Amino acid sequence: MSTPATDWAIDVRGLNKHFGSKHVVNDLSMQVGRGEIFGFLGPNGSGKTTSIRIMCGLLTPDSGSGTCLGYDIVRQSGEIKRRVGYMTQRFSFWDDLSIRENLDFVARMYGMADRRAAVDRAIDGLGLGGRAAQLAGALSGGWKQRMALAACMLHEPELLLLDEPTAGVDPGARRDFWEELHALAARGISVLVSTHYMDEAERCHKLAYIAYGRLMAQGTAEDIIASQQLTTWEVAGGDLAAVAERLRGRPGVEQVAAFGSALHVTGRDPAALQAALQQALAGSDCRAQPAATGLEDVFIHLTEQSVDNFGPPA
Ligand SMILES: Nc1ncnc2c1ncn2[C@@H]1O[C@H](COP(=O)(O)OP(=O)(O)OP(=O)(O)O)[C@@H](O)[C@H]1O
Repeated sequence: MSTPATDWAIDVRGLNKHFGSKHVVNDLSMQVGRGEIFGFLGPNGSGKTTSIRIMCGLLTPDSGSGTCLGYDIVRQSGEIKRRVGYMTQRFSFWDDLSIRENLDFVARMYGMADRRAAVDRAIDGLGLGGRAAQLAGALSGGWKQRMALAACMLHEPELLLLDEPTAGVDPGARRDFWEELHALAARGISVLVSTHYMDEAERCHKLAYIAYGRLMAQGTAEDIIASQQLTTWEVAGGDLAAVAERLRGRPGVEQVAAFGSALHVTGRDPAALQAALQQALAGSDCRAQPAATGLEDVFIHLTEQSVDNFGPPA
């Protein structure tokens, strides 16, 4: 059976999920285009994993509806599971088996018809050929992630759901992993990937930022930055710790964050922000200059805005 024709890999509306008194997914609507790499960001415990599990039919929402690859997320979870590759946060393998043996084990678990061909394809597709005989336990974190990705690709899914796939992996291996994701997207495979890394967020075609169960922003990085209408100044030189202390709490100053040897000072009211900077910097050696607002500035801002959304326990 072919996949229903739809432009969306994921199209969900008004999803809600409670665990006890916690409203973990709160009226979530989200669309992921076909062949798109869509980044899912937000603080720990904000509901990303739960949302991913609902979207692929592993968990039933309390309310809301939607489709994944054109199939209904509540009624057609079997169809979805056959077409989606899901890499969980805590994937595990047999350390004493080689990459090939591990992949063969996964293929056997899924009852795949032509296991050998599927394993060969996954190994070649992810450049694991030279290491296929290596024991999984001896692999570095980066190669383990790649093996996990190969395991997700065995049944040639149309959509990958990757839950923090590069957590704890060094920058070089993370970069290689992302090259792989872009190569897969170029072949038309859609990717929803959760991450806490800003450099990875910048590599996504689109992003959603979720905090305490609520979607705070969605779109391209540029859209998200523009939507918050923040003004940012960079303060450098002099006693930054003292200046930061003087800035915090002043009218117009919404956040003060250290970025290397400078401070980023951000707010929504440009005039009030400038006045606050003038007062706080008076008599100090620090200099302030306008700076571009970055994704990280926006995410810090969104997280602070969202705290009020945490409902009181029922
Ligand atoms: N099966 C469950 N039963 C009860 N509470 C749960 C369950 N699964 C998740 N939660 C709670 O729901 C909230 C959201 O968790 P979730 O794992 O979806 O967040 P997350 O954004 O993926 O977090 P992280 O970035 O830390 O992985 C957390 O408070 C978590 O403790």
